Amino acid sequence: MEILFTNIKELLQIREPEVKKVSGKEMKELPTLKNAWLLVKDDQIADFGTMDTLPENSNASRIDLKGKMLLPTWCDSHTHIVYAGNRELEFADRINGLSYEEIANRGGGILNSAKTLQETPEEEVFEQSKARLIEVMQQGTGAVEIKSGYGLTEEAELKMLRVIKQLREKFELPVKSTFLGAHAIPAEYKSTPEKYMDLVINEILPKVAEEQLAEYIDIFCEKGYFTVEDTNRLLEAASKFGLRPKIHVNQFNAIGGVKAGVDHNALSVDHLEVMNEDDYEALKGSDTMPVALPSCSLFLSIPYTPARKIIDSGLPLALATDFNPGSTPSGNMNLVISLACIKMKMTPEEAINAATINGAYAMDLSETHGSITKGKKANFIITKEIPSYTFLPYAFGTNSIESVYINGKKI
Ligand SMILES: N=CN[C@@H](CCC(=O)O)C(=O)O
Ligand SMILES: [Zn+2]
Repeated sequence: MEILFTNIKELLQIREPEVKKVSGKEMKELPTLKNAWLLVKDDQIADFGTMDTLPENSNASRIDLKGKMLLPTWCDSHTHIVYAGNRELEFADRINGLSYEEIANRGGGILNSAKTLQETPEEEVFEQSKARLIEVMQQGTGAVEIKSGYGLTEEAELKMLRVIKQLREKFELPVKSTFLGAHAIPAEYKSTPEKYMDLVINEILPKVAEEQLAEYIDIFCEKGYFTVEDTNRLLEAASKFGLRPKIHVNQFNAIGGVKAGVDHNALSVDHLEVMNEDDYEALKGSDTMPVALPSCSLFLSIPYTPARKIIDSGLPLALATDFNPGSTPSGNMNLVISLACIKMKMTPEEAINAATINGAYAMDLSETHGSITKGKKANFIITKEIPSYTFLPYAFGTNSIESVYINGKKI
């Protein structure tokens, strides 16, 4: 099947195949073509150019995009889309003055979601998660990473990972799976947290690997959750099963998680709301992608990741949603790019790069996704008629998306 999109007002994020991520000053550039066409063959981008080079005698069906823009779908490299129930009562508690930490200390937070998840049958978790995935795809997400971490028992962690597997099998977009058994310490291990780490490392991890349920390993490296020693131990063990780290670090405190991640060749280190000089030094020269989650900062009223300093240090940066029931009950990447510009002082070009090619890198997908490149998957967003691409982050809360294509098919 061939489709020829014509009169595209501006075709965004055109890249050569060898570009896998953009860093530092490169992030300010967003290569585009004005007044363009794009040819899709089956599930791939076959070709594109300016309208004066429009292929003649093509048998492709034509779609006129006058006044509209076309850009790659968002690559959301950090989500917890698979969960059961919600935590809106904790939201009300926070409005009434309790902090995220106080709620967690009372047995709320991650442990609250774990209880609900453990009690919810797998089919029901699948149905709830499927609805969220459909929603984010309609909002322009065309590749996604999903973590476990609300199970916290062998049975429930495997249940979550099997739901992620089912989503991957039933949907056309790439779904990457991350094992986050070390997300919080269950109440029964409060006085013996090392025993929980033993369970995760010696019992659950080998089963996850055996059933090939995850590509990546994650841990919440944070005061009150897991230490740098736990992190080193887990990442070491996971590397023996070929699971590369994508880890939660520096959300509330900088305790050395960034270096632990980089030392284990992490694909990404995520959150980074609190950064110290050692963290920047660890990241420089590494292959690890820093990932910012601004919707989490908005929802919890915590600092935003210092994007300016990260990018101005020559580092790359990716943007993701962190969609989860506790700290970010939103999977909307359009809001993420708006917040990145408004709150983190990223330029629209930097934000779009961070949410596409760099997000793809943070999921090992930049060979096939994240840019308009011949041979890549035909995953793209068609906007409504908009004056410029800056309008996307500027008009925050407005839906500027007209349609979304995944593997060459309109969803
Ligand atoms: N910080 C750790 N994990 C999630 C939140 C988990 C929750 O509150 O349910 C996050 O990335 O923000
Ligand atoms: Zn997270």
